[in-house]
Amino acid sequence: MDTKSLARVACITGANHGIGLALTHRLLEEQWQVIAIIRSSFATDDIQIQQAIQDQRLRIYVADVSDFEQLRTALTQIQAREIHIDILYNNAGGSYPELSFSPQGRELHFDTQTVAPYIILKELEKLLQQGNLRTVINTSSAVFATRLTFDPDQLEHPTTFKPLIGAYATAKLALSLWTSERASEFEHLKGMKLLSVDPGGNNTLRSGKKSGIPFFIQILTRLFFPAPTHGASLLYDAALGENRSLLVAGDYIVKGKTTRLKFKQSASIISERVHRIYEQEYKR
Ligand SMILES: CC(=O)CC(=O)SCCNC(=O)CCNC(=O)[C@H](O)C(C)(C)COP(=O)(O)OP(=O)(O)OC[C@H]1O[C@@H](n2cnc3c(N)ncnc32)[C@H](O)[C@@H]1OP(=O)(O)O
Repeated sequence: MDTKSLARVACITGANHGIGLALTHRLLEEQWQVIAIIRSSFATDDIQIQQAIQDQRLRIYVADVSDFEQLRTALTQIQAREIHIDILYNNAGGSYPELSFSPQGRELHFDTQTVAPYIILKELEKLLQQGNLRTVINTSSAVFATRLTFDPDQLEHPTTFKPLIGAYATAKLALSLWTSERASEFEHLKGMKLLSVDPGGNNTLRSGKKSGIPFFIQILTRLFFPAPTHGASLLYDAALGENRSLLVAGDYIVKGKTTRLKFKQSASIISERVHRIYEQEYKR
């Protein structure tokens, strides 16, 4: 029996830590297969994960998604080896501690969390069209809710840097903006449903890792934030929960509910810019 063609398959970026790992565990428990795009390894003492790797229910493709050459290698392998994808979870990301740049020379949060998800979507859209659910969940954030201003021209080469509420927040905002802008095209032309979802505050802190979370939020996180299973269940529900049919393509979901997206007037500029980077740099 061809188990790959019958299985329900999710592709999860950043599947080996934090929210992505919790989501991977849940889907494997529910007999899904998972295509993991990761830049570092899964824990060797995680028995469920190691068993799933051995059974090929969890298939690993290695790439730092901020590096387009690594991304190209992984996506080409996925296109060659996989048969279909039901749900794409564009989840890889994080809050970096200082201003840094991707191998392409743009601000790192922007290439990782705004541009890479679009490239992954475009490159995997044929596999998604072979699947049953044709759903794309982009991991966003509500951390930009308090922003009063947003200048799209600062995304690629910002002149200032603030952890979490600066480039991290604007990259997530830009992700939600292109998701909302492109959703109807993907729905009508390709039968696909694109959503961006805030997984809420989660305790993803790890000792020994330099954190891009401001100190007082680290304290709040340790004291009050739930385990990453919380964020994973919000991402899960957007695609598979009982209220999923109430969500409309392009919606931005916070705490499970459709929420007004700020700065919508910039959505077309962001969307065009991300598409141009894909066409001119990635496809070249
Ligand atoms: C005031 C407030 O507003 C308070 C808050 O609520 S703050 C929290 C706001 N919540 C959100 O923004 C929701 C979404 N994000 C999160 O929850 C995140 O936990 C966070 C952004 C807050 C913190 O992220 P983080 O601690 O830097 O990252 P973490 O959760 O450890 O994930 C890193 C993993 O993502 C993946 N990843 C990250 N970058 C990647 C890349 N370039 N390529 C591939 N995988 C990548 C990897 O699995 C990575 O693990 P490794 O470093 O071992 O490879």
